[in-house]
Amino acid sequence: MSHFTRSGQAANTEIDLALFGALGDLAQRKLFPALFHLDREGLLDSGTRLLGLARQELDAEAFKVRVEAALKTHVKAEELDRAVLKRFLARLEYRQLDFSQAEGYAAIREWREGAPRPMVIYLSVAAKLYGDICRHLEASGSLDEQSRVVVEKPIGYDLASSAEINDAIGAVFPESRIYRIDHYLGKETVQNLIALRFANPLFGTQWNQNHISHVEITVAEKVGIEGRWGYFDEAGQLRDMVQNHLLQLVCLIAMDPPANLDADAIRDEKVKVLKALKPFTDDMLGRDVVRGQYIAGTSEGKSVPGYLDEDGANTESHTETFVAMKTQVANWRWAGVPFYLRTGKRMPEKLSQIVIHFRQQPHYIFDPDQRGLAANKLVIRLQPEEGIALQVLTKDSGLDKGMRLRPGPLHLDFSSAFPKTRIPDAYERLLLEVMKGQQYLFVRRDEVEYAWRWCDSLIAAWEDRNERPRRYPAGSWGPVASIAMITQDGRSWYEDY
Ligand SMILES: NC(=O)C1=CN([C@@H]2O[C@H](COP(=O)(O)OP(=O)(O)OC[C@H]3O[C@@H](n4cnc5c(N)ncnc54)[C@H](OP(=O)(O)O)[C@@H]3O)[C@@H](O)[C@H]2O)C=CC1
Ligand SMILES: O=C1O[C@H](COP(=O)(O)O)[C@@H](O)[C@H](O)[C@H]1O
Repeated sequence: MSHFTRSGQAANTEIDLALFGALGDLAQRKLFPALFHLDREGLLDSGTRLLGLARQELDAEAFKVRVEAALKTHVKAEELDRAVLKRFLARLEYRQLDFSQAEGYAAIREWREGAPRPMVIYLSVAAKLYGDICRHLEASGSLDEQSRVVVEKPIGYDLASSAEINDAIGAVFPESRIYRIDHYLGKETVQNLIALRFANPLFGTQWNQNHISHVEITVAEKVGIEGRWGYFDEAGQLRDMVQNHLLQLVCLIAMDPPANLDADAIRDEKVKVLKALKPFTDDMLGRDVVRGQYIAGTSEGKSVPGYLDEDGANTESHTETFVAMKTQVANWRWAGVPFYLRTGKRMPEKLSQIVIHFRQQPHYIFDPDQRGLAANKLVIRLQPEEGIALQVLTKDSGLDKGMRLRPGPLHLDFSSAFPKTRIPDAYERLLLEVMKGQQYLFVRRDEVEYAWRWCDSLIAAWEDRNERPRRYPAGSWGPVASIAMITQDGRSWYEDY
């Protein structure tokens, strides 16, 4: 089957998919629903087969029952078309396997024997298993020159561990067949940053330190740890969210225009941003970085436990569930423009938003009392209620108002502007791009490593101090110190939620 690409060229989407970790949270909650939607949209080839691999002893029928239950939970009832469901379940096969042991991988080679399509291997498991799996796949003769591997984030725990894992994957697959997922790059609204910046000369000419005073990025989550305490406590919000998702957003906002939309053209520009991020030093900790950990509070009107009282918790943990920071992209375009980032669990709502604050006019001619009225802002709402609003000042209407100013938005709300368009989940887009063999939405090894290098500078400074994170009640916007961090610069977090 062919599917048209960005450039209009037909790309082949005929593949077989081997999914490691097929009974895990990500696979059940995101990957099978995404694959189902691709099937529903006619984007899975009729011959495409899906092999689930996991540790549990199950036969194919029992596996199908598990996948069907996941689809019933995570796909809207009106989208769960019965004919498509039947077709989708018929594609599924299952093999029990201990991923860390070489024995058993022959089953994958046998599954592939005579198959005409390339195999995509999706590793929906902890990164420490990636090396073993790649080695065993190769040793068992399951791979060929077209096999592609998809790996999840976070890759490693710091630069050194990430390099080790990347070396192990790279010993088996060339970079051109490694697809490192950062699911934020699959979100429609995140891809829209590229369109917004590079298709609109209006913004292109203003996108620098001459016109922009500062940038805010908020990625707030309402959820807590959701049964992932073991994983999360080793990671913390910096490794779980900033090292990957927030830094990718910084890259897309700060990068120079790529020469074209080819994967490496985009990734080269992103790497330049990551290299230009100012490393953290010890003296910046109190002033420019705030770590938090939630305590008991409320979420959606219900009492919820604190981080240290979640299932499986260790009462001594100093792991952060919130981080706010001020950073700088030290280059000509962004000199002197702070980037304020914050992200946390158990915040009052789910909200991912970027706010570009433009500078005030150089010469002001209106009522001096209104001088403090905010300058233009571009508010890019990534999720939910996806849209873009440009805050402008207009004349307040009325005979008694003279030339009084009034702030108001020019608003593009995607759901009302494009009502018939379903916004696909990030994993649908990413899986489709892997099938097409296109890498522009995937992260190259050097991106991962420069991101770690910068995070490591912060982690090292934290570890030297060994401070407890500041407490914040679940259901709040984080420790008050995160508000003080931005107000010390005479600014505030944008609050028009
Ligand atoms: N869940 C999420 O929202 C997100 C996850 N990710 C990443 O996706 C990957 C998967 O995460 P997630 O689904 O949450 O993890 P889970 O632990 O829920 O799933 C992993 C699956 O792999 C199986 N597994 C683990 N070790 C072995 C082994 N040696 N042999 C056979 N099976 C094994 C587990 O089986 P068993 O249960 O028997 O141990 C489990 O079914 C991770 O890299 C994570 O960082 C990234 C973004 C978001
Ligand atoms: O990668 C991760 O992302 C989710 C948040 O993703 P979103 O698409 O719901 O914004 C986060 O909850 C999880 O801890 C992290 O591993």
